[in-house]
Amino acid sequence: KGSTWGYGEENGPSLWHKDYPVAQGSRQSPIDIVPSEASFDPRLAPIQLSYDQCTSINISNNGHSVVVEFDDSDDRSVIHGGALPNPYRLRQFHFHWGEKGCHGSEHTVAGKAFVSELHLVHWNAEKYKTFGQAAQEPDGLSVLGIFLETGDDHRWLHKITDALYMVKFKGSVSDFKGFNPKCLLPSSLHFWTYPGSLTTPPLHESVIWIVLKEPIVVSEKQMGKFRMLVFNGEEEDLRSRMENNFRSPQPLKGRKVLASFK
Ligand SMILES: CCc1cc2c(cc1OS(N)(=O)=O)CC[C@@H]1[C@@H]2CC[C@]2(C)[C@@H](O)CC[C@@H]12
Ligand SMILES: [Zn+2]
Repeated sequence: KGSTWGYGEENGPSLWHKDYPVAQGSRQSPIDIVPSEASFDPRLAPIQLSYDQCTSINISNNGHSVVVEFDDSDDRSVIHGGALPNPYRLRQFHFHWGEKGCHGSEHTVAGKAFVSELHLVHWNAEKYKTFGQAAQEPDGLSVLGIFLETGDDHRWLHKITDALYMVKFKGSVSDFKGFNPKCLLPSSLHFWTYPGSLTTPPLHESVIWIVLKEPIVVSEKQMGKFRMLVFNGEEEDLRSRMENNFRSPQPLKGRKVLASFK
């Protein structure tokens, strides 16, 4: 049934515009980042992630991805720098990935896709009262995108992949305390930044995107654990493996991509 959006033939990204016309808007995400066309902006402040007191709460399967949520009742965990006007509060992170051996990132770099993409989601709590409200404002959200490529095991990712069996089905939630996503950062914080949108419905054009140039390395075995998740609820008889939960690059429509590095 087409009523709820998804990533399948009947309800996937090419059909989202029918229920969400902004899908064809002027600042949609993701995009293909072309490094040679990005302009170095020396005024961009370095990205700073103050996550030391961050408080993860739970891990859940929302039927589209696996999400780790944080206590965002104060300014303990914030991102600042880049083109952000003020610090933005960490709310959650989630992933997008493909099927075995294939690509699954949302952003691409000069046409190259990665196996997966991590999104660290932050909101402008200085200006807006709630996350839901911020998500509808042009400067409401900032998402830090980190590419994943395959190689050796990631030494900390197992903390997440070991918890995935507890959230196999849509609607499942499990405690997930004491996880600091700083352990998922690459060594360089060089980034590209541009104005964009949510990459899933309702596709609000409310995200200042910050995409790191350097990917982190995870093993194919670790990626395989994401693919044991399913899109469906436990009670549904149709089992569909959670994979290919990514939107493809959208038209730039005159937007400028800025680079923090030469
Ligand atoms: C930026 C991360 C994010 C936030 C949201 C979605 C999707 C998101 O992932 S993504 N890939 O970063 O764009 C889809 C559901 C959205 C939510 C933002 C807040 C809402 C718009 C709620 O108010 C109602 C539906 C929610
Ligand atoms: Zn995302």
